Amino acid sequence: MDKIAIIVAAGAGTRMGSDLPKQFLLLAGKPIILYTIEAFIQAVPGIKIILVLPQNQLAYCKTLVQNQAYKDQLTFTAGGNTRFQSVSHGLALVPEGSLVAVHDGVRCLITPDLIKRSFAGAASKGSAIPVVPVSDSLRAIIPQEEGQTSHSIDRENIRMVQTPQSFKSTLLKKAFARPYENSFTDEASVVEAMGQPVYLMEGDPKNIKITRPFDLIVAEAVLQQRAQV
Ligand SMILES: Nc1ccn([C@@H]2O[C@H](COP(=O)(O)OP(=O)(O)OP(=O)(O)O)[C@@H](O)[C@H]2O)c(=O)n1
Ligand SMILES: C[C@](O)(CO)[C@H](O)COP(=O)(O)O
Repeated sequence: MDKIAIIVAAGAGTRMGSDLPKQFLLLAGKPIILYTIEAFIQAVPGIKIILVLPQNQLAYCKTLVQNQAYKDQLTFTAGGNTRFQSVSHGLALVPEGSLVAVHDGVRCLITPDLIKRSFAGAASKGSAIPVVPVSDSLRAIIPQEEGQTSHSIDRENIRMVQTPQSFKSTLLKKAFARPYENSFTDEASVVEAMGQPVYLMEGDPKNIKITRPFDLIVAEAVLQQRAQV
């Protein structure tokens, strides 16, 4: 089965608060989105990548990759107002009968190893969703008429969900034919909404999503550590 990646990078980056969308900010001198693209290029020789970008950044992103040897492996399309819409736009370009990995453009510390395991999981199980355990204690908040109460939650059975989330394309296309619901935070939630269970696999604690300025500091430190190995 052909392997295709949809890298969604059409968000506004509100929580980062930078003028330039966070997917284009520099990490150790290189735009975040290039780290993400290059991990997929390294993981799967010849992979086709669909890059979903803000309409007004398409031209800029093309200039970032114009001198890269892999530029012909990239297809560009504009995103939508929600992550669900952005994935839908990418999925429209995915051929039937392929394996598709959907990845956040801002999870730039993704490793080729995780990408390969993700495609392998989807090939054998139909889906592969990387998860990691929770380190902190957890509490559920119960709103009251006045104020709130809370109670602790057993973290043993809780996992944090990452990307890439990989699927057989027939399954993911069928799931994304559904109308949008607010509970759709990722591909797994969309697939589950049509009654199809998803297969979990081990993620990578370093595969963080660059969301706020602090995450840039962490990512720089991880890159420095990798450069020393
Ligand atoms: N309409 C959207 C929203 C998000 N994304 C992408 O989905 C990934 C995860 O989203 P998030 O980190 O929340 O990015 P933003 O939506 O950009 O951030 P914020 O919520 O702070 O505005 C990012 O790579 C982002 O670019 C997208 O392609 N299209
Ligand atoms: C897809 C995701 O990265 C999985 O953890 C996450 O749900 C994206 O959430 P966001 O609110 O769009 O950042």
